[in-house]
Amino acid sequence: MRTRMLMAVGVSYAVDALFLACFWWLDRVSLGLPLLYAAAGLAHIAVFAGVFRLGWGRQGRDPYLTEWQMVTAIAVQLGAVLLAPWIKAYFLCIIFVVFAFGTLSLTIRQALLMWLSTCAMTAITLQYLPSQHNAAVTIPDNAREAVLVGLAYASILLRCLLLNHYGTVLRVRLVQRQRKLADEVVAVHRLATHDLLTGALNRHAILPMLEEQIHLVQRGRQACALALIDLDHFKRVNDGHGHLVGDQVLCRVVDTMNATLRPSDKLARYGGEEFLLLMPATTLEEALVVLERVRLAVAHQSWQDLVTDLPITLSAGITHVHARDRLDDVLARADTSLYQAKNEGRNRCVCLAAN
Ligand SMILES: Nc1nc2c(ncn2[C@@H]2O[C@H](COP(=O)(O)OP(=O)(O)OP(=O)(O)O)[C@@H](O)[C@H]2O)c(=O)[nH]1
Repeated sequence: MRTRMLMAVGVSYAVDALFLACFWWLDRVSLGLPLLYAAAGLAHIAVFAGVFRLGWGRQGRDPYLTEWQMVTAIAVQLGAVLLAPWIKAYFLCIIFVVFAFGTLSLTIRQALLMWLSTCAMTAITLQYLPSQHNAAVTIPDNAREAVLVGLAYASILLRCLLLNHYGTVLRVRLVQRQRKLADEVVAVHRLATHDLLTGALNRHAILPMLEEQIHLVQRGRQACALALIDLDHFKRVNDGHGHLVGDQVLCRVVDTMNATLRPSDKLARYGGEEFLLLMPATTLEEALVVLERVRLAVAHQSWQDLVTDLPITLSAGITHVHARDRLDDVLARADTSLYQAKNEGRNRCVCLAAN
């Protein structure tokens, strides 16, 4: 960003040097002026490139001129006014360009300070000109007109500054709105894909993931296993301790399961107290090991602060994705094995391979 800004400054100096060269061609200025102007431009770029490289100044922030760059550029223009007062309007106009570019990143206080100092520097510079050149824009007939022209110049500069400041305020507001919007998009996306109570993924989020895994298995890329997990006799928790405790149990179950899973495993709340665990790159045998670990972690979790009289356990039906499977086939198989786990006495994992 800074490099591009310095290049823009360089181009601006080059354009002005070219115009001055035309003035030289018309015999209005000596050859020294365009050369000196170009040298000033080169020095500006070299010095500020060095300053930014050393990490001084507002590096990494907006790509606008820094205060010191503005002061330097304005000083160069006022120097040129002194050297070629008969075309001073040209250099004074360039100050507007410097303002337009520089004040975008200044606070209103800094900008007003810059305006005041520029007006003062301009007034002082004009004082040093031969009398027929010492007005800002036109040759005045008398001192009152000189003051009037000076004030007019200052007011144009001020309006330019305020306009820029307004642009800056709008830009900052726009950036803030964009950030807020981006945060809201993230929040809405989370709401759409996660279960509000437990923070696990929801059914709408997990099913497309499962579809994707089925495609990968069909292309022979990797294995994939999944499990339907259901809390045992959860109704008793609700009936005995109320829904609030039931909710807390659900949250802790999810935290406990997540703590034992790999980041690549995806856990979703599939229904009330039913969860779907997707395990990419996992075979049926490996999935059984994972689910046993999950089951034991939940069973051995400390529940004393929530439920003292009931064990909190889970049953899991595990299966793997087969190349011939459609979504419903895998889910039906996981459901069948979960049903079997429940029938065999709960607090267990049952595997069911595809035929
Ligand atoms: N606290 C709470 N309970 C829920 C939530 N969603 C579902 N439930 C309860 O989960 C219980 C599920 O009961 P059942 O389907 O009979 O199953 P179960 O009691 O776990 O028995 P098995 O699954 O056969 O072991 C019901 O009491 C539901 O009200 C929830 O978000 N919060």
